[in-house]
Amino acid sequence: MSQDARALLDILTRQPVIPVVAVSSAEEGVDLARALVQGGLPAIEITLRTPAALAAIEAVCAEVPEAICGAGTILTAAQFEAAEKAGSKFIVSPGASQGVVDAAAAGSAPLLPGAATPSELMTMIERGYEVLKFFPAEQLGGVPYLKALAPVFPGIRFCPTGGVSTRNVGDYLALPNVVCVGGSWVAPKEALAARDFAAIARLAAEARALKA
Ligand SMILES: O=C(O)C(=O)C[C@H](O)[C@H](O)COP(=O)(O)O
Repeated sequence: MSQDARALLDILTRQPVIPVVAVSSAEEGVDLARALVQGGLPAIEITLRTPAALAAIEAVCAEVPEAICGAGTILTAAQFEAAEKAGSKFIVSPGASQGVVDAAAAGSAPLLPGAATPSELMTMIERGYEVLKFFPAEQLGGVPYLKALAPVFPGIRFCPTGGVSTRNVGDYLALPNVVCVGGSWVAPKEALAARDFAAIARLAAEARALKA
């Protein structure tokens, strides 16, 4: 199957910012998900960059039903399968390896893969994809780069991630080919370390208010 763009857009159009988080325990993931839901950002991406990630995804799916818990930093087919088994509602990859795209074709969780160059975009279009991650957004050329792609790839919509912050998020969200952004600023490491979930809920509410 090609990309289930409808299922993915149903998630990504709910909120202007998808929090991209790395958690140190399942419990931290649950507390964080509750804070983000409270702030109005139910869709969250728990990255497989920590050993606790899969347990956290499972725990969030079981204990925070209002959250729409996705998995991020998926680099291999095996990770895709493990993330799907843990209950991930969507799966994000920084790129688009053959293995991950094949795993998505065999699985059921919608995949948001990364693509940046015209050739990468054309490869994904051939595979039936229309919603793509753009990573690392700022380093690749940011807003001017996405503006330049728009007329040539009119059917493609992006979730720029990497270097997006309160400083530039408005510029990204103003682009017609941007569906939402990904970012870690709503769950800062310091706030997580201090277990300051009230601060995270406030940051989430500010991010939620970026789009009506
Ligand atoms: O692991 C991934 O799949 C990523 O997306 C890498 C980063 O976690 C995001 O790019 C967030 O980056 P910042 O908002 O700049 O901190």
